[in-house]
Amino acid sequence: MRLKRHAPLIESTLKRAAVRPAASSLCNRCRRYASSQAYPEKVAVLGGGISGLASAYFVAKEFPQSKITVHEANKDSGGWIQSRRVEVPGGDVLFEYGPRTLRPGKDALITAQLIQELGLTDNVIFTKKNAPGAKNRYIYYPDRPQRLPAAGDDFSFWHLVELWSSGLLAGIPNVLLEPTRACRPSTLRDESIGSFIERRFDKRLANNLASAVMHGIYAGDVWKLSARTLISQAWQIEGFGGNIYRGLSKLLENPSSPVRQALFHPHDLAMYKAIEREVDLDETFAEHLAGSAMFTFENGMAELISTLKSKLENHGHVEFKFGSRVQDYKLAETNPQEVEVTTGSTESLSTEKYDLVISSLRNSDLTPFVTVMTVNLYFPTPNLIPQKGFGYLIPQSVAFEKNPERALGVIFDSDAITGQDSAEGTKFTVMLGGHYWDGWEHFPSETEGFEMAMSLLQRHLKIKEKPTHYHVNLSKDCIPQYTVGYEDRLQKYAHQVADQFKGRVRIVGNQVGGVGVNDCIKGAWSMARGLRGVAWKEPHTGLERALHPDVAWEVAPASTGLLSKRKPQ
Ligand SMILES: C=Cc1c2[nH]c(c1C)Cc1[nH]c(c(CCC(=O)O)c1C)Cc1[nH]c(c(C)c1CCC(=O)O)Cc1[nH]c(c(C)c1C=C)C2
Repeated sequence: MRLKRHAPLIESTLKRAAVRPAASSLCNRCRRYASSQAYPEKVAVLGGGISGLASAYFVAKEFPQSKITVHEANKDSGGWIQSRRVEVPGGDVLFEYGPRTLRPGKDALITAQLIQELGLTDNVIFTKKNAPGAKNRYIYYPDRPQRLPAAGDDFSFWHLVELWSSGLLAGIPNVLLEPTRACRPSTLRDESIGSFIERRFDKRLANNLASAVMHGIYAGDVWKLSARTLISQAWQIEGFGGNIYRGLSKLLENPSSPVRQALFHPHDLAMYKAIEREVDLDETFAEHLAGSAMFTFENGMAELISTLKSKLENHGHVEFKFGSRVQDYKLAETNPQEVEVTTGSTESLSTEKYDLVISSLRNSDLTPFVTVMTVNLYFPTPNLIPQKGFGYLIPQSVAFEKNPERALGVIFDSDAITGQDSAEGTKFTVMLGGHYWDGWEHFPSETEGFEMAMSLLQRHLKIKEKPTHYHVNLSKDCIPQYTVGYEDRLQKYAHQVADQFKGRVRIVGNQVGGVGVNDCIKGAWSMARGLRGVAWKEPHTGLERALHPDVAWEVAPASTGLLSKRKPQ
């Protein structure tokens, strides 16, 4: 494990990338291609959200001489990441319209490395694991927020009794019967998370606890989201042991390691090993990450976007084209080594040729999407509610009359993240819609959204005060839904891209490697790594993991150890 040094800036890392051993050892291979290009001269990145920006950054590190063009349909980059500072009496507050925090752990290591390389570590703010905003998480059931037990909690016996009598935990005793349940049929390729939990444990656990969690991550329906993809560990462990209990026992009895074991797709295992080799975090930063439950930036998540964008702008070989909507891309008929990208509107289309295209654009055949409305509210009274915590999620089992607004959850922003606001009042975000709005053509207006959020807060938290500031944001089709059958659809898509583009198009984004910001950044890194040296000419797609959906998973330590508190030996 290496934990050392200060953040190198992009300029120096780009120089390092040009001379590092991995690249120079590829020179022998380059010679075989002496008559052809050793790097893609022109690269297009389609989409200027976090996946597109991170792709441009990592590709620029791999190929410092390539000319990279980022095509973005909107006027600016960032996609769903939007942070706004709002003046309020006594100071200001930060409103996040999309993702607001990052979670440390092995999936955050590339993000952490990126933050360090961008020189942003001093701007990171952490929510410590033992802070109320991290520890106190609530689920609304059946008519009030119920606090869930957390590690290292002073949870009283009476609190447990109260939680039990609320009915939220109904079905938990049936977890003990799991080993007696029948093995899943070998023909079952996938099922919904709800059906998996019902089959192994109890339907009530799916409707109460699991549906709340799925609201908080995917704003999605527990009865539609894929168990095989989204709770892949549980799905694989069941397959590994015949039932979950036996699968876990087999993992625990593995004598090769004293640390917690997990199952990994071989492709992911290779990737985490590469991350362990290549990530080199500053010791203090790594320690802060290890002690925190979540982290973000003083000026919100948009700070990551703006810094990344300006580093790319200063790079010299990266150009942004805003208002450049991609209409089509295809291999050039005259030269199948090039991809023609057509952008613009029907009145004025323009076509450019590229050696390589990185696409973060959506493919509606792969996943459906849900629409989420976020209502950010600021009340001048500090500590407006007695509960302190991250916020609460609302499961699908809550009766309609308790949640007629079809809200998914409420975030107590002022507790969850401290250090972004100079004003001392209370900030909440109410999240509405998600899968409840599937198939809707018209969504609530801003006024309706605000009124829905306020009536919810009055009913759920007894808030009578009016907010002095609020913002309603409708993110149409913002979160892809990895629904049942996703792996098979992804495999088909991987083959299509390979056949159609012969390696000249690589796919990144929230539809292919996870919906979180960490997932998007890690996916961009992994894609760029897959181009290394002359591999950019191979007939790859960036979707290689999907080509072998039925491969056996491997047992390995659950964490990389890069964020452990141990000092280097
Ligand atoms: C705009 C709404 C979003 C909802 N989920 C996501 C967004 C952007 C994406 C997301 N949220 C979480 C994860 C888990 C892994 C991670 O990267 O942290 C993902 C992929 C967990 C999470 N859920 C909520 C928050 C504040 C977080 C932390 C990450 C983040 O800031 O998004 C609360 C929450 N998110 C959604 C709802 C309905 C909700 C309710 C309280 C949907």
